[in-house]
Amino acid sequence: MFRAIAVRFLSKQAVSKVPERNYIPRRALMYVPGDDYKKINKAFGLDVDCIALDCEDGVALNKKDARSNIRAVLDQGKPQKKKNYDFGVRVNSIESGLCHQDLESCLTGRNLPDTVLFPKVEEGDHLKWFADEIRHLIKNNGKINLIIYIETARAFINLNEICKTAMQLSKRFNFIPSALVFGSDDFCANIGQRIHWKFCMHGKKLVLVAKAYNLQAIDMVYIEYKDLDGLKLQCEQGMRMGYTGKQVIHPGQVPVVQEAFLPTKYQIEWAEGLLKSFEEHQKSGKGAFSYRGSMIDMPTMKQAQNIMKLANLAE
Ligand SMILES: CC(=O)SCCNC(=O)CCNC(=O)[C@H](O)C(C)(C)COP(=O)(O)OP(=O)(O)OC[C@H]1O[C@@H](n2cnc3c(N)ncnc32)[C@H](O)[C@@H]1OP(=O)(O)O
Ligand SMILES: O=CC(=O)O
Ligand SMILES: [Mg+2]
Repeated sequence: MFRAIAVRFLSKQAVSKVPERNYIPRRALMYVPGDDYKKINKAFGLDVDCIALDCEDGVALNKKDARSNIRAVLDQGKPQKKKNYDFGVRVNSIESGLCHQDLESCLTGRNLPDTVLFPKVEEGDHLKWFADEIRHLIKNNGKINLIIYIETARAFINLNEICKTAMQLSKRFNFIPSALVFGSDDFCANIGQRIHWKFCMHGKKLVLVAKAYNLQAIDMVYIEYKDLDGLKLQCEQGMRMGYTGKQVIHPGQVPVVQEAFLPTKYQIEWAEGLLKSFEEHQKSGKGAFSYRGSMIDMPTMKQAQNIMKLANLAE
């Protein structure tokens, strides 16, 4: 009897799941230097899933008062656009010594950003520091999404611990872990490399861990911003790895990335047909069947559902 209760208790523990979260599309995550009003206004006119006003590397060291501009923009209220979008602020890293001032400026005004983008996270303790900061700064039960940057060798070594800590802290503090970003430029600097975009092993690891925690995975910046063919190719490679979006730095990159992270017309037509066929076969009692020459069963049906979910979300 006691054993049966213990087994039931343990199995309940074992099946405790990572929470499902509201999916906020972030196909293109667009950086806008926070000290540049002209670029900020331009960004609000673009059809882009996510705008990130930057305090960090897009801003010169002698312009770090960008945080005051950003506060002024936040105080005016999130500019409305035809389609909703994610409005974020990328603060400086803890190591820079500027992060506290950035958070204080951006999280204590009339309006919160939707999301804080937190660079150069290297260990779970960085998130504990962050949680403690926002506990003091955010009032009135406000909540923000958190995007975590993985961009150093140490961060890759500690990746699981970072995500686990984020999940645990988010139960008690006012943030929702939303995504991991692969900061490949900083990663190159950290490991003493020149820019090179074939970091498949690291990129894949990031996707794998992100998915294990129901987080989005956002791919590297393509700094050759005039080369749109190269950008498209890199988007396709990232998407095939499981990335859900990509960082962008220039308005010209936005349509390419927004489009690339959508299912194609062919994929949608395939998925719609498959789902219909799956339902019919389920009714007639067949778990596995043939569809356009392939064996289909539950996992393929789930893949088709993923395609349709993405297609519907981005409409
Ligand atoms: C590794 C990382 O951390 S990446 C993130 C940090 N880096 C950044 O944020 C860089 C952001 N991007 C930029 O600063 C610029 O795009 C640059 C420096 C790459 C090129 O700048 P420019 O030579 O001015 O680009 P260009 O002249 O082609 O710009 C065309 C228009 O787009 C605007 N624009 C360019 N970049 C951006 C941007 N990121 N956001 C909004 N508008 C922009 C320009 O202001 C210009 O507007 P206009 O036509 O109304 O005059
Ligand atoms: O922050 C982004 C990067 O590539 O570094
Ligand atoms: Mg970086």
